[in-house]
Amino acid sequence: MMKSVSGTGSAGSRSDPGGSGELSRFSVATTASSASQPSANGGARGISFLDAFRSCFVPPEARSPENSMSDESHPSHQLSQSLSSQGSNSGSVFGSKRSIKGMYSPMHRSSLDREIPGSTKFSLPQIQKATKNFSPNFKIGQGGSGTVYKGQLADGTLVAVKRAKKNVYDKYMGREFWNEIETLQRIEHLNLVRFHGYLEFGGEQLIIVEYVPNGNLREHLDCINGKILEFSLRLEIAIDVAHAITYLHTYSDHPVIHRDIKSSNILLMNNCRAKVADFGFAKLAPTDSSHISTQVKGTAGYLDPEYLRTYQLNEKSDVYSFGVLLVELVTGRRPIEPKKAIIERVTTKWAMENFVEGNAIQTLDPNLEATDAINLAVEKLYELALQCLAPTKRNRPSMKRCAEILWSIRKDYRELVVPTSAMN
Ligand SMILES: Nc1ncnc2c1ncn2[C@@H]1O[C@H](COP(=O)(O)OP(=O)(O)OP(=O)(O)O)[C@@H](O)[C@H]1O
Repeated sequence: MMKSVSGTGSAGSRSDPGGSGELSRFSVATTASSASQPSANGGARGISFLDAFRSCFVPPEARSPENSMSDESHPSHQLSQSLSSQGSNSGSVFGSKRSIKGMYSPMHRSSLDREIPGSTKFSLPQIQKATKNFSPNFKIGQGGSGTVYKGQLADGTLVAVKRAKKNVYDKYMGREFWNEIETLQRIEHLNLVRFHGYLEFGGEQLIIVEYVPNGNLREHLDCINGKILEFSLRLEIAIDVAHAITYLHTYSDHPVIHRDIKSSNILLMNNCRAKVADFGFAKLAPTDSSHISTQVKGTAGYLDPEYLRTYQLNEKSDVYSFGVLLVELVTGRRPIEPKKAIIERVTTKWAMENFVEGNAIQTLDPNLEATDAINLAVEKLYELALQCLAPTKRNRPSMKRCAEILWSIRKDYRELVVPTSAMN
């Protein structure tokens, strides 16, 4: 079986104003034919990223011939080819967001039976009114699959309207739309964006969800509003995300794997409490542990290397991405930093190496001051991140365990911080 990688460029997003570090979302498919796509030129960034990616995260034994894939047919090689060719594009944002296999294969349904129980169907005039006819002034985000607008419904409720890209050539976009709706209508948790409804009409595909007013985590780590995200808030955000994913993995009707945990999908309330968004890639957890996915999906830099190698999806793939997010919270850096020196380019590798050598604190976001309480918390956060980033899923903790460890890190942090501030 051969592997193929598909990808398209995406516009710069609000979370990446300069278009300098947004990571590609991609899917790697098992198909019979497309692996022999010729490799385009070796765009420097694509090659260096993948070399680093492979050497960090794909253990040597996984790249050995007994894995029955030649280096050329290895998914990461294919990914390398794709990224290399896209790396030559003038825009530095590259990537795709495609969904091929939906959770419930909604594409197989006729348009008549597309009523989703428990969800509201909005009318186009309602949404046009709410968004002032999709006014550019109401645009709050741009992702690979569409544009997000702020809107106000007739009853005053503020909503976010995700308007899918109109791409008649990309049948996968439609599946991602239905996938997101069908996931959203199953779930309800304080730390997940709340679903209001949807609309499919006259070429428009809209998802209407709760408006989360304070931007996304990546924007806060980039200090785009001029304010530094305090360490204690970073801890709270990690806990909120851990709660949300624990809910998805264990408490919803049927475990759901998010598959795209990343800082731009973590939205913040005004008090900086977090809500996880974007369920376009979410998937019901396979009931059979030997299940092989036909699609590997996620965002480069956050993607579980074992899933990429074996095509076996598991809740622990979200745990891996969560480990990347923990490192991002501590360092403030993006998972891939193409402009840094080669040894610092893959943030998790750089941070974990420093941690193992006893230099964790050197990787702390330079915007934060290294107090005793932060020093200790960083050590513990990295201990947890190292477990989450284990190359194989069996060595990663469950998401519930991550949440428990984070509670204890927060407790210790508070105990150290409170006496100091009381003295001050
Ligand atoms: N409910 C919401 N409330 C406020 N802002 C939102 C909301 N949903 C999305 N956004 C903003 O829009 C941005 C892009 O949204 P979203 O992640 O849904 O698009 P996407 O196509 O899935 O993106 P990508 O493909 O890059 O992951 C988010 O990073 C966020 O800044």
